[in-house]
Amino acid sequence: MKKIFIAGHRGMVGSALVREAESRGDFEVITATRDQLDLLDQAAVFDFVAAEKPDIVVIAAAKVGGIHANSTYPADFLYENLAIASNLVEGSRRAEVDRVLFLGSSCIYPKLAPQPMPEDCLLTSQLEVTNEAYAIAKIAGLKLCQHYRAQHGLNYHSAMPTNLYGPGDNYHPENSHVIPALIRRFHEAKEADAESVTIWGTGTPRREFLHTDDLAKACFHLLSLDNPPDWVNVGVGDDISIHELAELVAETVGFKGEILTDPTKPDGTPRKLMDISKIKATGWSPAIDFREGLAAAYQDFLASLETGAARL
Ligand SMILES: NC(=O)C1=CN([C@@H]2O[C@H](COP(=O)(O)OP(=O)(O)OC[C@H]3O[C@@H](n4cnc5c(N)ncnc54)[C@H](OP(=O)(O)O)[C@@H]3O)[C@@H](O)[C@H]2O)C=CC1
Ligand SMILES: C[C@H]1O[C@H](OP(=O)(O)OP(=O)(O)OC[C@H]2O[C@@H](n3cnc4c(=O)[nH]c(N)nc43)[C@H](O)[C@@H]2O)[C@@H](O)[C@@H](O)C1=O
Repeated sequence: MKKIFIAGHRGMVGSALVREAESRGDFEVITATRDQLDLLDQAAVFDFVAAEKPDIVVIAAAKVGGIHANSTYPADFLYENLAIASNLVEGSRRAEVDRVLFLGSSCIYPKLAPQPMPEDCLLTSQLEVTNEAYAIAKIAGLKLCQHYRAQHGLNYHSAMPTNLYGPGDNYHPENSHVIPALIRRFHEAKEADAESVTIWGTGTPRREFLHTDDLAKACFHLLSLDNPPDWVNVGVGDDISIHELAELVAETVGFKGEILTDPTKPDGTPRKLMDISKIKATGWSPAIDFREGLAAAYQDFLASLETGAARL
């Protein structure tokens, strides 16, 4: 039985990782809420990891948000994500933890990266401005793992997921990512019999979307490899435009009105399609159909409204 500390277990990704670990049955899962352990508190993190002595640490805690939150609070995104990564990586080294998996994001790659984006396009040109602060913290996290592995011989490595969705998402009207934002906006428009819904930007940027249950399986797959890549893309290898996404959300929710765009809002990166050939070659592929995953995410939103658990 391996002891695994999942940092950020109450988040969308962390909770999917806990579900996956528990369904596998061969892990003892360790968790701590923010009240029990503030991951910005270096001494507390070092003490916690030393006392628990996990075999594996997964870093799924972060300050996370969509395009508006990233561009409005860049100092918080940079500082908090640098601190969480460095406290947990160094705390793990001090406690002689053999294995760390750090979660980054597809926004680490250049704004105008070749499409699909291979892992080795990292640091080849300028980042997208709307999420530069977050991307720099995520690049630092993956570089920490890479260099701790090289210098200390520890099996510390990273996964770079594409845009994610799933149960337990953040539905805040401004600070969320596009899928939860549109689920909420189209749902509220349907309830109010509104004639139209406005989406941010031009609707032309393209994104790919991975369900968190697929990501959780990818993470445990990577943890099972003796010699995992230093960092590897985790995506679906297929994308759609934001306007097409809005049409799909409208259909899923049952909204029949018009979809308008607001070009005064930022588009962000024009396209960020992951090249997933590397992780596929190790034996993992996504399994959840996007329409089915989206329908399930909407049902989860409705259920969380009922129970009062929705992150609004
Ligand atoms: N969502 C997405 O589309 C994508 C996410 N990712 C990455 O996946 C990972 C998880 O993201 P996601 O699950 O969506 O984010 P969430 O916001 O859902 O979860 C983040 C978790 O981190 C915890 N956390 C943040 N700061 C602290 C802190 N100082 N001390 C203790 N806990 C803290 C939060 O705790 P609390 O519950 O108390 O707030 C929360 O449980 C992140 O690394 C993110 O960068 C990568 C690509 C896309
Ligand atoms: C995962 C990734 O997520 C962030 O990058 P992003 O891909 O740009 O994220 P997003 O989900 O917020 O937007 C995707 C697209 O969708 C458009 N869009 C339309 N209407 C809404 C809307 O209502 N809300 C939002 N958020 N976007 C909207 C929006 O204008 C953009 O063109 C990073 O900051 C960083 O966090 C990161 O790593």
